[in-house]
Amino acid sequence: MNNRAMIQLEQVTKIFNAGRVNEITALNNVSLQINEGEFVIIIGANGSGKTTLFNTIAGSVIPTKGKVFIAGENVTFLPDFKRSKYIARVFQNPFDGTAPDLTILDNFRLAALRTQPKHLTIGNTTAFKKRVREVIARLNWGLENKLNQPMGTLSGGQRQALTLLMCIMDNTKILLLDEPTAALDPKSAEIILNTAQHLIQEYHLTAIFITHNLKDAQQYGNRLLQIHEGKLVRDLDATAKQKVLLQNMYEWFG
Ligand SMILES: Nc1ncnc2c1ncn2[C@@H]1O[C@H](COP(=O)(O)OP(=O)(O)OP(=O)(O)O)[C@@H](O)[C@H]1O
Repeated sequence: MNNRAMIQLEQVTKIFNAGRVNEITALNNVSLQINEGEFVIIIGANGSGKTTLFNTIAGSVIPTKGKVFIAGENVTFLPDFKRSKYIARVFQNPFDGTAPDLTILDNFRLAALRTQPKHLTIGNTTAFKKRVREVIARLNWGLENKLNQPMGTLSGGQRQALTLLMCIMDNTKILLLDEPTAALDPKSAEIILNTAQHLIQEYHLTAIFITHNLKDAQQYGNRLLQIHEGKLVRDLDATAKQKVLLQNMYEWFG
């Protein structure tokens, strides 16, 4: 791991419904640096600001105050589609990341073209198909032999795993995992998180994983953050994280 900052937040505040009775400060003066290759776990109670933090990094939420940098570039006011060359995201709902009527192969084609000019013919070659087969084969689910099957015929776990694998088709630098296994059975969840861990190491991705599962928070990643009422209240490096017991984490929730 090196010390090149991939994500930087400088005193970021996000206030929703400013000036109204339902005003809420979702992020409160958050400063954070995440370096290239880090795999950061974020925990925090419901409504503490985790998803708003993701949205701020991804560009679907623009901060009320403060600055956001990605790979050294000030992206504070850059809309999400202009940051997508850096960022891939896996959401909680397994059906959010894929097109059900398209085949597995066509979904991978779309993913590979996400940040490319639309006239490119990438994805039509034998080499591309071979790569997709190899990438999918790592799941050991036999899906590499079903490339022409519509995505909508697969289970939620299978679709979520493929969504994750599609993230690495277009040189993504940052992987945002927003409770990607919350809707899945334990075995599928384990396969997806282990796959994520391998991809992060192999492709030297910078990753953030939001989870309510404290066992996963303990098991995965090399840094642990806790958000409480819009503030970063804990930031543990790999060594400190390894020493944390599940019981400690439960107690942090008060
Ligand atoms: N678009 C929005 N408009 C108004 N309020 C919002 C909006 N998005 C989030 N909030 C509020 O900001 C606060 C933080 O929400 P956020 O979704 O970031 O929390 P979270 O930690 O991800 O919660 P959960 O664990 O339940 O997903 C909450 O009070 C939420 O209601």
